[in-house]
Amino acid sequence: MGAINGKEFIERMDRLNKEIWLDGERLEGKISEHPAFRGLLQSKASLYDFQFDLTLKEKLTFLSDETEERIGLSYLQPRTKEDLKRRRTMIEIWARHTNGLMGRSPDYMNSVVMAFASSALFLKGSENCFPENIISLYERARNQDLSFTHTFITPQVNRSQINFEKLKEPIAAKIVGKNEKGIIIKGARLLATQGGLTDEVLVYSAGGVTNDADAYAFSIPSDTKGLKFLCRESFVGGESAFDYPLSSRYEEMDTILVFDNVVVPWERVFFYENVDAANEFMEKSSFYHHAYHQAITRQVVKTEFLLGLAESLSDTINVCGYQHIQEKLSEIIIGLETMKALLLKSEEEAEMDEWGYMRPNLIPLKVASNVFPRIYPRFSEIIQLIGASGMVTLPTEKDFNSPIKKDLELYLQGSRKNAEERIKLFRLAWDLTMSSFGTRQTQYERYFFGDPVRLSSGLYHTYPKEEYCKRVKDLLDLKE
Ligand SMILES: Cc1cc2nc3c(=O)[nH]c(=O)nc-3n(C[C@H](O)[C@H](O)[C@H](O)COP(=O)(O)OP(=O)(O)OC[C@H]3O[C@@H](n4cnc5c(N)ncnc54)[C@H](O)[C@@H]3O)c2cc1C
Repeated sequence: MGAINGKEFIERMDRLNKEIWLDGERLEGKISEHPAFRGLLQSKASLYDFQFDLTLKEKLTFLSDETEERIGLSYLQPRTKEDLKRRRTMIEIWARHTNGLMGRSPDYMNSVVMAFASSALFLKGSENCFPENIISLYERARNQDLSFTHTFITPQVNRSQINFEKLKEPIAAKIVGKNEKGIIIKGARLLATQGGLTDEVLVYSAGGVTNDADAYAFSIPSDTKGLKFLCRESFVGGESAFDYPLSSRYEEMDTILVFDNVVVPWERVFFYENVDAANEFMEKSSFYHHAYHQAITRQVVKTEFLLGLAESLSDTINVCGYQHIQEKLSEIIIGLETMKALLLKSEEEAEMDEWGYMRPNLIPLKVASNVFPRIYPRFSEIIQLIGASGMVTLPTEKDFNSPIKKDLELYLQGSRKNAEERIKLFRLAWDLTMSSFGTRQTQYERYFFGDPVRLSSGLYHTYPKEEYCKRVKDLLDLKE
């Protein structure tokens, strides 16, 4: 089959019989027609359609050696630095189409599945590990253009370091049994963005696993029996793209996953009851390299969009001449160019891994993933500071179609824009930084790769500092 188009994607989403709960009700009918999901699914479909656009096809897909079909390029296993650049170009094209606002465009998890498969041999020969299942998942995903969400985190009940679950019923999803069909999982996992809006869910117990019951990884179809997606309230403001230019298109929905004695078939299990595999595979695989590479490419595109918006706001009300406005806009430029430089450095210093695949250098990517959670909230604040009261004086599309239009046209015009265009722009700024959709964007970018505090601690621990300490020691002729 190879790469799919938007129509095929939508049909697949409508066919899956998933258990999704939203606002006290179980969803019935076609998911693509539900107001909470319609906009996002249409936006995703348009990404898939790009794969068949004659001007983009070469950049978004590659020819499979085995099946001679065209495959989505996010599934390309990179062998050279050139391949890494091809991957980035693909990611950029999709990201530009959504201006980086779809945090979980399908290429993110496709890259993760590709990375796991490229490093699967790390698990070869280890107890309860099935690297062949990871490779066959990758092949199936690549050949059918499957989409994924993922869930790596346990419920936020008690995060103290000495917390051990003592309840009879597991809270954090655990292996509670095994039978001839597979492992049985019971409990919950915190957060899968776009849960229920993808073909499959990749589940991995990440970070600090200490016992066998918590040590597992697998991928299952979203409509597996016993799997429930519990949605937060929808942040779609409404259907009007004038009123809600972003949430009407890109509201991704976050879900809690409940596993009600879910049987994960053996052929779907990557590993189980192996604490070392749970703690080491993610680190040793190229997961971080390619997940960061995709995410930082998207974040660069998003920052470009933020800069465009901040400059357009300033221009519309003619405040670009003030130095403090210029300083704020420069802050965004500095962030943007820093992120771009780190991304390019990671490709320039890429190296082949032991399995013959090219990995972008992790250090610049880790630095970028420490930078972005700090600068994104500030950029959102800069837009609010430039927009000032314009961020709340926001009539709707209906107002512009009402008898009050004349007043709006006079009093809400901008120095270089008519009222309707000025309001469109300010509504965009509001939806990006102040609506429920916008504030979730900030929280999302803050926690994209995990807790920023622990991310910087991780950078500190893994950054090679010895050479620099040696220079100090040499200068002072120190012995220790
Ligand atoms: C919008 C959004 C979408 C997300 N989507 C997904 C998804 O699709 N899939 C997925 O797997 N995850 C997803 N996440 C989860 C994300 O990975 C986590 O938010 C992140 O890893 C932090 O974990 P936590 O939220 O449980 O915070 P916690 O770990 O509970 O942290 C809460 C606070 O306590 C502090 N703290 C807790 N423990 C420690 C410690 N040991 N040392 C120091 N400080 C500590 C933290 O610094 C923080 O201030 C998403 C999160 C958000 C906000």
